[in-house]
Amino acid sequence: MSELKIERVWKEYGNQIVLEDVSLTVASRAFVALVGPSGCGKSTFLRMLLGQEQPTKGKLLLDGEPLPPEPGPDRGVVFQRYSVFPHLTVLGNVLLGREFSAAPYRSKLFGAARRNAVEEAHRLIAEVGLAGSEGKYPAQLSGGMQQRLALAQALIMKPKVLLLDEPFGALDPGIRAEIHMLMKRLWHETQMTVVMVTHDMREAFTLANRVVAFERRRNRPEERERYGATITKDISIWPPRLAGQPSIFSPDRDGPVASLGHSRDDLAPSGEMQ
Ligand SMILES: Nc1ncnc2c1ncn2[C@@H]1O[C@H](COP(=O)(O)OP(=O)(O)OP(=O)(O)O)[C@@H](O)[C@H]1O
Repeated sequence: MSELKIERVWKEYGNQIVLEDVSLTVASRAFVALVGPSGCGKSTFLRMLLGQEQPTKGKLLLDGEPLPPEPGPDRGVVFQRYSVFPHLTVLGNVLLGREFSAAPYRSKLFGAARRNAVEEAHRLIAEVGLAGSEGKYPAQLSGGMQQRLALAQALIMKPKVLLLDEPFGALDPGIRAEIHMLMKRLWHETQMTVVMVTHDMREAFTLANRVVAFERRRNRPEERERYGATITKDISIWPPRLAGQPSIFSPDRDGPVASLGHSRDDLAPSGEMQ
């Protein structure tokens, strides 16, 4: 289970009201895209879900419990850039979360625990299409590969909730389409709930099963500080998309999703799947 409940949340910075009375329930295993004009508070909302920011008023609940006030392993995050550590290899980046959670001070795993973690990291690296690049550093990878690495780094902690802040915004269209397919497959195959901020409506409607728009209802310059943005649209994709159940009505635009156990080759944009 990984249901998020946002209850009457407000966020203010000094005199500026950024978000105003936001309520939203995100079902377990949903994929919600957050859209809205620049500066309306989408990233602020995501940072509150991550635990980097606290609401000024209101409650954030994960499976009925208040979200811990700091980032933790139950919430993974991928940003547009700089999610991975430049001085660690691909393998080192993916192992890092496991090492930190097992040994917060020394960040080192030993014996069987290390072997298991390394095995899991190799599996995930292959899953995101980076097999063979384990020893490379992020600077030696393309933008798309770095974002694949960031996904693997987040997924090794098996987060209940994956938070994505414009994760594919800096990628070329071809690479983006390819990573969209990966993202869809990961959503179908894992148990996580996904919340993604994007500027790209097409991306929102390609990936999500629900698109939520934030907007300021009152946006005259003199009103900007006194009124925040709130949810103005909430659209469920039709035909319904459910995690673990590729659409039976019509294939999604990016093509149907490969089932568990398919190899990286199945993700190639030109590949015919299922
Ligand atoms: N730490 C902060 N301190 C003060 N103001 C902040 C802080 N973080 C965000 N803001 C303000 O909150 C507002 C919303 O910013 P936010 O980055 O959440 O918007 P956004 O919708 O994600 O924008 P974009 O789509 O351009 O990324 C902006 O006016 C921003 O200046």
